[in-house]
Amino acid sequence: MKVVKFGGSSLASGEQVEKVYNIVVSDPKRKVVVVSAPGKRHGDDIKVTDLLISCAEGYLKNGEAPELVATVVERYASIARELSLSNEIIEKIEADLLELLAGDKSKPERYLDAVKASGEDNNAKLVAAYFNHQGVEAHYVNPKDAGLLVSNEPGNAQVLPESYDKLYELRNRPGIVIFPGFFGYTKDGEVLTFSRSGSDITGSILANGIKAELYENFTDVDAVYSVNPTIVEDPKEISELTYREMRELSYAGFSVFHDEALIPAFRAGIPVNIKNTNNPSAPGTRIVNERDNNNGPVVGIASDGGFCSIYVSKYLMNREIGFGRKILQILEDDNITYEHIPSGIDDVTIILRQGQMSADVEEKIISRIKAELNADEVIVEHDLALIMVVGEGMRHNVGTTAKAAKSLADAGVNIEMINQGSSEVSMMFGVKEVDEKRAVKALYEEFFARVMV
Ligand SMILES: Nc1ncnc2c1ncn2[C@@H]1O[C@H](COP(=O)(O)OP(=O)(O)O)[C@@H](O)[C@H]1O
Ligand SMILES: N[C@@H](CC(=O)OP(=O)(O)O)C(=O)O
Repeated sequence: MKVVKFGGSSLASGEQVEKVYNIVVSDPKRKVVVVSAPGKRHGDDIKVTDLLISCAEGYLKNGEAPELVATVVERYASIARELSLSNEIIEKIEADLLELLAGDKSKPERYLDAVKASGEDNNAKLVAAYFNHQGVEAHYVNPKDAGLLVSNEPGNAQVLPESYDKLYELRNRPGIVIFPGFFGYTKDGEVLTFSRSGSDITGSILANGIKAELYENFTDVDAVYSVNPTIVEDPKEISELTYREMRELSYAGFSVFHDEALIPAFRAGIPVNIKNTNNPSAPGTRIVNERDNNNGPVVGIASDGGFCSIYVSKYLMNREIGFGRKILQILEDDNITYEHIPSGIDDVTIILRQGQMSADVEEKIISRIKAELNADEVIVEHDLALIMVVGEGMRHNVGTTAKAAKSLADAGVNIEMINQGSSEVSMMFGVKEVDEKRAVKALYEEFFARVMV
């Protein structure tokens, strides 16, 4: 049995839903189909999830958002028209959405999650209706009914391990299971979503739950490329990646697959195949436990902006017991997570996502580090980008760091910091955000373009 997930771009229009149908029925092993909400039909379109967020915000602020509601309903209606489905299902979607929007707003974060989740929920109902219309037995299955339980973290929920045994029973459902991605239910029965792009996570959870032989993730590109295709034109496709490589790359900016989506599949040893809905015969990228390391040390280069660093120096820091713990406690007190901590004898740098720290919080943290740790110097640097060079082969190759550093120097990019992951599968370079694209292009040129000629 296989679990197949289709992203928002694969379900953005009636034409796309038809492709999804053809892909699913072409392989009888495709038992569980996870769907996202309708995504972008073209570059400047708006995803249904984003429209729903605006709807919820409108209701929270003004008690209504009639134009936005109409736009959401029209997205489903246009798909239904293209597929010659009756208007009954659209009337039901509209009535349910209006009821949801009029619901309890006393906990805005939870209200927002319930509204966001309706994007996938209604799309799963619509897709199931189309399969039935085509004469194929398919059933919409609600995550509560299937036993998909999540932690109590609005907008950032995680699956509860006890879900898996119950999810196994999905194997015995009749026909094809059409399952909405992106959300689950708390033990109290509330709808909460995963983080954005979280339908990938649902697919992986279900693959683990039903012990699928394969988790196919259909999107709008032929493969995972060795670098973001919006930065480098026509980059090299990756045919095979390890779970670890993909997780590092996803977390560092390869938005094609959610970084948290690898864990459930990895734990059950289920391979993941990323494929293109618009070109399903292309082999795509396989994510597996082990691969042959015969393609050079580096498999991919990812990047992401929006980071800052807190540099702390203090003479004889190395002798002070508990220094690191105390700094991290100060961050923890403000609920701040960090990404990396490169350190030296007398100094340490903490790299974090700058969006988590308002100007007030930043000021408070700096003065606490100065006062409570008696630091000689505390400097915060903003607008950094992190570039992650990833490859299992780096462990066995000498000189990869030197090559990377030289290519950045040749491109005139100043390296703010370097951190080699302790797993030796990744190497991180911190650069100024303005240099991000130039740096990625230089590294791509060094590790891919040159070896290909
Ligand atoms: N390294 C990469 N390889 C492939 N696609 C990438 C990469 N980095 C970023 N992307 C982007 O990810 C997009 C697919 O992800 P997403 O928009 O979330 O799709 P979906 O709608 O299927 O969930 C691609 O269109 C591409 O622009
Ligand atoms: N629709 C949700 C969840 C999701 O996974 O979407 P997509 O498959 O289009 O990335 C979002 O936009 O976050």
